[in-house]
Amino acid sequence: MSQPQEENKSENGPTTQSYEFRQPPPPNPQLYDRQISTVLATTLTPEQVVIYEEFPEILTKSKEDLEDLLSNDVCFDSFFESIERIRHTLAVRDEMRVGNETSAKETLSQENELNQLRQHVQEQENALIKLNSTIQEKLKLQQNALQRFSPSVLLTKLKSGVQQSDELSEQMASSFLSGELETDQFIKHFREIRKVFHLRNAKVEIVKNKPGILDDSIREELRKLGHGSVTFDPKYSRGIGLLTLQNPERHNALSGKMMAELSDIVDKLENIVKFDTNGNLNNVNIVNELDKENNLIGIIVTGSRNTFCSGLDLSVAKDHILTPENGKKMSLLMQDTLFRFGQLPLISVAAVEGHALGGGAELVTACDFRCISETSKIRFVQVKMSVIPGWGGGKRLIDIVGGVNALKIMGTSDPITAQNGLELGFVDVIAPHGECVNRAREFLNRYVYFSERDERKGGNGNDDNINENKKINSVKAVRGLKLLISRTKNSEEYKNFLLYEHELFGSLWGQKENVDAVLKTRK
Ligand SMILES: CC[C@@H](C(=O)O)C(=O)SCCNC(=O)CCNC(=O)[C@H](O)C(C)(C)COP(=O)(O)OP(=O)(O)OC[C@H]1O[C@@H](n2cnc3c(N)ncnc32)[C@H](O)[C@@H]1OP(=O)(O)O
Repeated sequence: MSQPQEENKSENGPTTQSYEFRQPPPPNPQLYDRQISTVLATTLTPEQVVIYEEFPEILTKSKEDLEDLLSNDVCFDSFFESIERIRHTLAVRDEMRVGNETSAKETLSQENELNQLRQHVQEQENALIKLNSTIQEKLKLQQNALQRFSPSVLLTKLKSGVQQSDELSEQMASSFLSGELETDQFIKHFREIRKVFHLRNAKVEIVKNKPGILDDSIREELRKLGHGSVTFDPKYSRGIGLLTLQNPERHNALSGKMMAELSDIVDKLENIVKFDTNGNLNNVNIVNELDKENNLIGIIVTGSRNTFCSGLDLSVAKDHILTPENGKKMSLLMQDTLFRFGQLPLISVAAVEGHALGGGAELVTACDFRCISETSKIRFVQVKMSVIPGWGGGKRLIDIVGGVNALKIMGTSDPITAQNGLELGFVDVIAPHGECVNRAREFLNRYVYFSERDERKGGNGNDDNINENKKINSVKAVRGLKLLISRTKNSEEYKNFLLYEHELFGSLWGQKENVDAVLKTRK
C-alpha cells in the first residue's frame, strides 16, 4: 500500500492530502504475443479473445486446470487473487479504504471545532441583527431630533413664543386694571414681558425675511387660494403612479391650492422609502401604504383634458400673489416641492399634451424624462412677463440643454416643439396626439421590467418585446440608481444656485413691469 503523499503544495500554501494509487499493470505483451498466437490459431469467439487479452494468465492453464477452477471455489479464489491485475486492484481498494477512513477520522476530529465555529458565527449574526435594529432606532431618533430643529419648526415655535408673551402681558394688564396687581409690580413685570415679546417678534421678522427659509404656514396660506386639484393614482400601472394636474377650465393652471396639494403628494412619496441622510441603501425599505401594493419605481406627471399646464393660475395671481412678498412665498414653496420631487427615488416622466407654459414649462423640467405629443408646445414665457423662472426651472433647463440653449429658449420665449426638443436633448419620446401618457408608461416599463428575449435580440424597448419572458426589475436597485443620480443635485452649490434664482425672481415679481404684463395677459 502506498503511503499518503506529502501534502500537496500550491502557490497558496498546503492544500488537502491526496493519495496516489498505483495504475494497473498493462497486459504482458510477450506472454500475450507468444501464447495468443497459438490460441488464435484455433477459432475463438470475440468475447473469448477479450478474456484472454485481459487475463493472459488463463492461457497458461491446461484444460484440466481450468475445469478445476470452475468446479472448486477455493481453487478459483486462490487463482483469482494470484492474478497480478486483481492483486493490484485489491491493493488499490484497501488503500482507498484506509484513505477514506483517515479523512473521515480527520473530519470527525474537527466536528467539535466546526460546531463551535458555527455557534460563534450564529452568535455574531444575532448580535449584528440587534446592532442593526439599534442603529435604525437611533437613526429615527436622530431624524426626529433634527426635525425639531428644522428652520420651519423653529420659526413656528418662535411664533408661538411671541403669542404666549403677548397673551401673558395682556393677562397682566387686566390683572392690574382689576386691582389684583400693585402698580410697581405691574410696571416691573409688564416691562419685562413686553421686552421678551418684542425681542421674539424681531427674531421672527429676521428669520422670516431670511432668503430660503420655508415656513410651513406658507403652504397653508397658499392652500386657501383658488380651485382645482392635484391627484395621484399610485396604481396606475405596475410600478408606476400617475400624478394629474386638474384645473381643466384654465388649462390646468396651478392655483395656490394645487401647489399645496402637489407638496402634500411629494411629502407622501418621500415616505415610500426610508433612507438615512447619507442615502444609505441598506435602509431602502418599502414602508408606505401608497406603495405597499405597487412597489413604485416610476411616476408620470400629466394634465387633465389633453393639455399639460398653463403655469401659475393668473386669476389667483391677480387677486392674491402679485406682490414681491407673496411671489417670494410662492417661489419658496414651488422650489422646495419640485426640488424634493426630483430627489425622490422614482423615475419621473412628464407626459406633455397641448400646452406647457411659464410655470408649466418649469414643471416639465422637474421630471427626469419628457414625452411630448407631436403638436404640443412648451414655452418659457417668463421674460415676456418681465420676470424670470421662479420655481427652479431656470437652473433645471440649463442642466438639461446647456447654458447657451437655455438662454435662447428663455430669452426668446420661442416654443420647444417635439422636433426641436428632440434635437436639443430636451425631449425623450414623441407621441401621437392623445397618446403621451400611454407612451410614457411604455417608456417607464423599460425600468419596471427587463426581458430576456429583448436582451438577446438587442431590443428597442417596445412593449411587444417586453411582453415575452418579462421579468420584474429589482425595485431597490432601480430606486438606488435614481438616488445616486439625484444625489448630484443635492449639493450646497446647487441649492445656492436655486436661492439665487429665487432672489432674482423675487426682485422682479410684483414690480410695475411684471404687474402690467400679468394684468395684460389674456385671461
Ligand atoms: C411664476 C409663475 C409664472 C412663470 O413661471 O412664468 C407663470 O406661470 S405666469 C403664467 C404663464 N402662463 C400664461 O401666460 C398662459 C396664458 N394663457 C394662454 O396663453 C392661453 O390661455 C393658452 C394656455 C395658450 C390656451 O389658449 P386657448 O386654447 O386659446 O384657450 P384660452 O386662452 O381661451 O384659455 C381657456 C381658458 O383658460 C384660461 N387660462 C389659460 N391659462 C390660464 C392661466 N395661466 N391662469 C388662469 N387662467 C388661464 C383662459 O383665461 C380661458 O379662460 P376663460 O376666458 O374664462 O374661458
